[in-house]
Amino acid sequence: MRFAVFASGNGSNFEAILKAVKRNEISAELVCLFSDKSTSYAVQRAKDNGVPYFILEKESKQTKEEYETKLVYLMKKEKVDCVVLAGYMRILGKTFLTAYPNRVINIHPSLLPNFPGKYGIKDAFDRGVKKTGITIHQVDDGIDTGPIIFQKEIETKDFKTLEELEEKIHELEHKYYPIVIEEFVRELMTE
Ligand SMILES: Nc1nc2c(c(=O)[nH]1)N[C@@H](CN(C=O)c1ccc(C(=O)N[C@@H](CCC(=O)O)C(=O)O)cc1)CN2
Ligand SMILES: NCC(=O)N[C@@H]1O[C@H](COP(=O)([O-])[O-])[C@@H](O)[C@H]1O
Repeated sequence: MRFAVFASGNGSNFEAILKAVKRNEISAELVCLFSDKSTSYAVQRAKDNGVPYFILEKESKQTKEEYETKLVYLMKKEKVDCVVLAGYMRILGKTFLTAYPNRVINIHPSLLPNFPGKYGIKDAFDRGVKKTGITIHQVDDGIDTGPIIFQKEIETKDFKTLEELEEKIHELEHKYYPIVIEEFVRELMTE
């Protein structure tokens, strides 16, 4: 089983996944990192760790279908079997999801369906909810609407600032995403 990680930003989840692969805690091959942003620090983390990486920046005149056709071609050329989104901030459309049906998972920093979108941690903090957490889900053609695979909740009373809450959320992500990825790839291998 061969998987790719997609990231647009800092890449701390990518690094946590890479460490789990190196410890043989994920029984699949990490083929590459993909980013839609050349400025993504996840790319630097891939370079620092000798992980192949690919970058496709979307051109302004390019349609989503044209962009994703190139992305699918690239992933299939690398023989990628499944995709792990880790802070990937582009909505995947039908072109990509048709090529990878039920083979894409995502991590989101809130207890979906609460606080979907790009700012799950801040939105929960600003609302003053008593509980928040993380969600790992299958990716479908909606936004943060795919079947939930895993959730872990925390009480927000222990975190006085947004920064403290963000740190705790990321700690949970780094702990649990590799575990769920292992379960995901093992299940695919039984298909
Ligand atoms: N088809 C899907 N693609 C993606 C999903 C998903 O659930 N279904 N999850 C996202 C990650 N994500 C939350 O977990 C998320 C990322 C970005 C946005 C967003 O609104 N982004 C853009 C729009 C970009 C675009 O049109 O492609 C924005 O900056 O406005 C919402 C949720 C990954 N992909
Ligand atoms: N809606 C998607 C979303 O908000 N994803 C979130 O982006 C962050 C990426 O951090 P990282 O680049 O350090 O892994 C993570 O907290 C992830 O849950």
